Amino acid sequence: MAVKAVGTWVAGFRQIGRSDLGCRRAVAGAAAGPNWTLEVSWARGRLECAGVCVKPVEDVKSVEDENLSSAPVSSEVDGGAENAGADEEPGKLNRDLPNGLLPKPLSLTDITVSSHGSNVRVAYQGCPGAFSEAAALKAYPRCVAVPCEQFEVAFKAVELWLVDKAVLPIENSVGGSIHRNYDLLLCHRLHIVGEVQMAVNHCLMTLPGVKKEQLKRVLSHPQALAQCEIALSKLGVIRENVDDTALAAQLVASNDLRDAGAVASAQAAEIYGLEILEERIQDTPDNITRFLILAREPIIPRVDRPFKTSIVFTLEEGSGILFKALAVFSLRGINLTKIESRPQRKRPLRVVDDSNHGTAKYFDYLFYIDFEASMAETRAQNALAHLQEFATFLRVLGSYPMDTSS
Ligand SMILES: O=C(O)C(=O)C[C@]1(C(=O)O)C=C[C@@H](O)C=C1
Repeated sequence: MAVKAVGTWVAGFRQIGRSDLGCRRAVAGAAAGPNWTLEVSWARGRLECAGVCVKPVEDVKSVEDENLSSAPVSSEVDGGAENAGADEEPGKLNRDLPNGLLPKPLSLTDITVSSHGSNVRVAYQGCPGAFSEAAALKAYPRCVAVPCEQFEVAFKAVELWLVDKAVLPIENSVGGSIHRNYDLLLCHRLHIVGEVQMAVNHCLMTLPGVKKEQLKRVLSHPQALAQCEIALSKLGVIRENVDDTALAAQLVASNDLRDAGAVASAQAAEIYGLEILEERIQDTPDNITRFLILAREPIIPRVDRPFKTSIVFTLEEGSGILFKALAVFSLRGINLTKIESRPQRKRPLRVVDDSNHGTAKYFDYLFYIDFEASMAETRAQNALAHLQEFATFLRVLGSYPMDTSS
């Protein structure tokens, strides 16, 4: 279902349509500056793909739903006044328009972002009830959490000003790194502005009345299935991957699957009307996922609280070069908290001529490092200046406050 709405772009502030599961409002018109059209595709209540297309406003089907009801997006579109203002001269106010379709002036509340994050629109991957939604709400307790089908959509939604931030998982204490997000960090120009660490407690859930013995398969996100390896092996069921844990719960409920269970959050069981057969089925009781908060602009690094900095780099060839790269931090007493290497997709192999042993081909890597220091500290600046002496590429992904809450 494609929704077309007139959006407003004023000095970087944007309001857009909201679906029934979190995005309910479309604001027509522009208070100042030019009018733009916005095309957003929604499916199953989630942002599936997002694109901003610049069109003259007269081409636009205007959508306005002021009552913030939980009406599905389709009725928002169908109920909207088709081609409102299509015959108007650009810039001329049509006084015959019903009040609801007149441009709504921006108010102070529209542009004020409270410390709890009200008014902040935060993209996450998954459906309502996903762990990533809980992480978004942990980061910004009063935000509007915007579900997205894939990680990439969340990145794009921030880049296209459809949302203000994205909260995406980067690593889990059992499953390890979420490589897709490492790769996407490099493909996109977003900045890490924070992190959230959250305990992830998985529940096994089914339609009410279904017993464990009836289960032939269990649906969930692959990371969640991996985190519950021991419990699922005991059950002896087939594991089926779906895009997120909450979607697994939704599929079991909406398709009336009596031979299938879902691994998801207690919140998802409540939303989709499933019964929890077993709680905390993850392999280790303390199952922690670390999420990154991404934004279009970096934050100004500070020194009055613990900060972390994330970088990515590639290195010249030569023996001991990675050792030298890591030494720039230890020489300055900077603690490394994470190192991850990813293959360089476009240049997977490096050919090295060694006169003694002939030609060798090695994999070429990108190194991602998190270290405990703020870019406002001289020791961090010096460490990176030193690293640049033998790095062939270096990018600071963000310098941000450490999550010290968990
Ligand atoms: O499927 C979800 O609920 C998610 O939020 C995704 C996700 C992940 O990608 O790692 C997030 C946290 C948990 O580690 C399990 C799954």
